[in-house]
Amino acid sequence: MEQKEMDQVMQKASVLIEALPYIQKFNRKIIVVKYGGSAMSNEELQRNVIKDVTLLKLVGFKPIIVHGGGKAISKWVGKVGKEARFVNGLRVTDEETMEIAEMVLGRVNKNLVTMVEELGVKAVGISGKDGGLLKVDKKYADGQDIGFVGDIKEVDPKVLYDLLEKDFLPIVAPVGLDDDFNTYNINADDAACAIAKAVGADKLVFLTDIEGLYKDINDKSSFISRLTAGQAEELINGGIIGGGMLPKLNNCTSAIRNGVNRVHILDGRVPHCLLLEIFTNEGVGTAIISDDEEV
Ligand SMILES: Nc1ncnc2c1ncn2[C@@H]1O[C@H](COP(=O)(O)OP(=O)(O)O)[C@@H](O)[C@H]1O
Ligand SMILES: CC(=O)N[C@@H](CCC(=O)OP(=O)(O)O)C(=O)O
Repeated sequence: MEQKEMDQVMQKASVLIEALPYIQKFNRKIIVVKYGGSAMSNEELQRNVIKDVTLLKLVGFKPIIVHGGGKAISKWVGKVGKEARFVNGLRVTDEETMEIAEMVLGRVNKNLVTMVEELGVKAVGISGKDGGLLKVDKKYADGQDIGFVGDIKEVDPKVLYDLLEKDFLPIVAPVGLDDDFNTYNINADDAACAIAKAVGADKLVFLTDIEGLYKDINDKSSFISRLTAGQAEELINGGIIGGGMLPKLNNCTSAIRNGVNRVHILDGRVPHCLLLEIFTNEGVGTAIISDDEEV
């Protein structure tokens, strides 16, 4: 074998060896992956993400995917001549919008299931309605009525435990029911966080369309690779964080305060960012850690 080929083989072997302690550490551990609509822009991107999650499953982790689809919902809302409206990052959801959102999320869900199945792993796509997974109350945004938007009040994780026990990969769409069995639209970050807390996930990973958290989004040098839940709260209270990052960061701190060991915000557009974060020493993106850990 030539030296160049030998080096390549050694490089491949060292990647696998570096992964070994992480494979051991997370064996049988639950990892909730929130896959945001912003990082679903094309099929190749989706296939890469699905490959990573499937690999996690095959090496012994227990991943659960909670997906969004905000961009696709807005596209279809536009097609019926409506304008998509948001208050504090939450979609104003009238009856017709709810109908569209449930249909679109159902399609996104089954597309992801198909991609996992194509890789030879058994996936089951559900929404928060199935098995009573997500029970909601109506949510208001700053006192405003925003329609059928759900505030998760209860999670019954039994259906997820049953699926994991039978070795299925659960894929969850963010739709739930209230006490009167009305259908509600749930922000997918909220759904992922509530599920991660309820199943005692070891990790919660948000795959989005930005490298991670910036102190100042207009200043690339202000990237934050690691911060405690307390520091995240300071940033939130300081009014620096905007857009869809606000509910995400609120959910990150809530997850850490409620028993999830690590929360990561990663750029889902970067191929295999999930594997890099979990299996390499460097890590990528932003990690939110508990207050008693060192930054
Ligand atoms: N301080 C910040 N750091 C990083 N992103 C931010 C910040 N403030 C606002 N954002 C915005 O948050 C967006 C991610 O949230 P969102 O669009 O809801 O993604 P997803 O669909 O993945 O949930 C980023 O694209 C970015 O424009
Ligand atoms: C209430 C609310 O805002 N629901 C979201 C649900 C989908 C979602 O959260 O998708 P992303 O993760 O891609 O943003 C919506 O209708 O857009």
